[in-house]
Amino acid sequence: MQITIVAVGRLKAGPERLLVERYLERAGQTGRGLGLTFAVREFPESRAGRADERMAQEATALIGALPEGARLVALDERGDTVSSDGFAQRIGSLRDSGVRDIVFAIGGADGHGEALRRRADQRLAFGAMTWPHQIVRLLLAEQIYRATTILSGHPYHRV
Ligand SMILES: C[S@@+](CC[C@H](N)C(=O)[O-])C[C@H]1O[C@@H](n2cnc3c(N)ncnc32)[C@H](O)[C@@H]1O
Repeated sequence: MQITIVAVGRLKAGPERLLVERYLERAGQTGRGLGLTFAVREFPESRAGRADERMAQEATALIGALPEGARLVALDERGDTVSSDGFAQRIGSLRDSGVRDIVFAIGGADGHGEALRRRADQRLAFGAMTWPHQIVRLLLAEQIYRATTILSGHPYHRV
């Protein structure tokens, strides 16, 4: 099963990018035996004048790039919080039920458009506070790596 992070906005060269790459590389190594592969796709921020137009354009781009049948998880501060173990078990059960793609979507400065929120199968929050998209990508990459260690019984995750 392919796990893809799609994000509005670029992650410039720097410490966040290095850490995201490091966690996803590790996830790739641990995930190999689990049938999991990983990718990141960046989408440009809309230059439309109004926030609702920007969000709508960004949502259209993200939805248009979804593989057929993909499970879409929107990162959203108003979403549900889950434990790392619950997150890992969800990934494992989607893989076991034959889902081919999970896509995690990180919004731009304005957040996700209405169409994307409606298309999402789940809205996932890393707490109720607002984080910059760069930090959200980093947190997500770490939790994805952590999920692979939980699913494979690797000692990285300790309760
Ligand atoms: C700077 S935030 C945008 C905040 C925007 N005002 C909103 O209402 O969503 C950029 C993106 O980071 C992600 N994000 C920020 N805080 C988050 C949180 N606590 N949990 C999950 N995702 C978050 C969301 O995907 C959001 O679209």
